[in-house]
Amino acid sequence: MTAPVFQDITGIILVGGKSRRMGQDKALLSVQGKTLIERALEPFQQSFEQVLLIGDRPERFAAFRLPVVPDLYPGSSLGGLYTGLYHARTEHIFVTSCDLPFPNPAILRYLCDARGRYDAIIPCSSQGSEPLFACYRKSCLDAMRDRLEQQRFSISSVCSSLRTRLVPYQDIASFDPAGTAFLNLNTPEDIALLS
Ligand SMILES: Nc1nc2c(ncn2[C@@H]2O[C@H](COP(=O)(O)OP(=O)(O)OP(=O)(O)O)[C@@H](O)[C@H]2O)c(=O)[nH]1
Repeated sequence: MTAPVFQDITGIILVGGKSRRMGQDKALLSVQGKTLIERALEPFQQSFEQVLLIGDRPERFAAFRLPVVPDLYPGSSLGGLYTGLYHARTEHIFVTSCDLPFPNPAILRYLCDARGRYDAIIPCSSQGSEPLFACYRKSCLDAMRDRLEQQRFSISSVCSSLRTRLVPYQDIASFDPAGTAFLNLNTPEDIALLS
């Protein structure tokens, strides 16, 4: 196996949440023969030396032999992101939500290469900014904790107060000819559209 590309970035996969709209655990949902967690792990394990899963019920992921870390602030994806950033031993993390069926390795690498001195590097899709497929630096921690303490859970809002680079979709569109990089699955209807 070749060495991971980014030794100095930790991969963070959010596996918490309630999957209420889907009606079953999204992380373990099978899409085209592979579960969503397996789909996320593929580009992550090729890119990052350490990968952390952030969420509850670690027994769900026993087979993967990876650290599963409970939320320090339960109940929001911001809380999961904060937890991953807090526990990472590297200055940067790259986060994905586990409900992207086609996490795009070329876009992931483009965003990691762009990290420079920014606090956050967040891509845009046709739907707007995509803070759950993005790169963050430890320098975000204080602002994120403040927001969590105030029960304000918008990741985009906290990032607007930080040195955030928003990457326009046109800069990464050539990596995404099928237009599926930011597709995320929330309902059984979303799954039906894939088959
Ligand atoms: N660690 C952690 N991850 C979360 C939490 N809430 C959501 N996520 C993750 O964030 C991503 C987007 O989640 P959403 O689709 O907004 O929420 P969800 O709870 O998964 O689904 P719904 O119950 O249908 O809203 C998914 O990868 C979830 O696993 C949380 O409280 N903690």
